[in-house]
Amino acid sequence: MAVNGVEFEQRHGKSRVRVGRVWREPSGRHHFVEWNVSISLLSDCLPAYTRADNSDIVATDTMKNTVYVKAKECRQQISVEDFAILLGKHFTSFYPQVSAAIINIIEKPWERINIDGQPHDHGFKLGSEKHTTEVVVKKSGGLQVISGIEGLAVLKTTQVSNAISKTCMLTQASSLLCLSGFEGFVRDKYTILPETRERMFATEVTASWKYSYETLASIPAKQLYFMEKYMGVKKILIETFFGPSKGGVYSPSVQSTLYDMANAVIARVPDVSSIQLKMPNIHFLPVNLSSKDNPIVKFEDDVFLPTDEPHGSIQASLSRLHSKM
Ligand SMILES: O=c1[nH]c(=O)c2[nH]c(=O)[nH]c2[nH]1
Repeated sequence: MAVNGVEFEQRHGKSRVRVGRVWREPSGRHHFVEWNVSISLLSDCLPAYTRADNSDIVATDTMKNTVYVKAKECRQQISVEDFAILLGKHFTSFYPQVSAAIINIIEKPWERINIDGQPHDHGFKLGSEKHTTEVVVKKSGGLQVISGIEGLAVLKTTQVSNAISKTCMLTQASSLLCLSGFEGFVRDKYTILPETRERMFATEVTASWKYSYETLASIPAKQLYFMEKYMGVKKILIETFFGPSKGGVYSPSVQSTLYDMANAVIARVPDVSSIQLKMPNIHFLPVNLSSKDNPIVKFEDDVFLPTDEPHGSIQASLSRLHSKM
């Protein structure tokens, strides 16, 4: 909007509101979530900026309190996406001046603990990757739901067996039989990286995918629907990365594996309209140690120097054609 001859945009909200919620079943089984909620409201409160008039401001402290009230009101376990939708619906319907709410939530990976192979009734341990969501709710009932995974660290050692290794050397279609490599890239006067058909493949996947639902009315009513979807997408990403437990799957590059992972989600989850993957190439460097006349450690695809930086950064997104992005 133009204000006094300049373009003006604003939003305000509360970030990092932390809440834990437990649900107790009569059977004695408990469910627990821990969320870190950020709220951003698009609202008609121009006078607060231009005339020091706060009469239309929803206080960010009130937004924080609302998170706890709404968590309390959820009598049944709810997915992080549905909680974000519920908050968005509240802010856009309760306050006339609020036209849209953007809710971001990160769920901490508390996982039920197993004791002697049995799931514990009320014991949890912290896992690794986090479940994230970003939901936009408009006063009109318009909606956008994005789910994601942060910090899914995966690695395959991709050591090929002797038999396969031999075939790799001998046949034209060799790369199909090896497990991870990187060959055929641009070589110029700055290049020293050797071509390889056998290397470590380590990455930390950040994924976010958008659902095709565009209105509040079209959201499936099934309890924990988005939780099931999240578990399903994570399974597809992991299985596509690793391949079968015996033999695995060949990776000719991070790019190619990333594409296969994203494509598998689009192919197998009909209500996902687009997906973005970020997969840093976390390098494990070959270790060779030698003095002038004493080779102490000769690298034979066995001893590596793990590194954090620098790392390759590779990302891509895939969207269904004809879906509204
Ligand atoms: O899978 C890879 N993709 C690259 O783009 C790249 N660049 C590089 O140095 N190593 C790799 N590996």
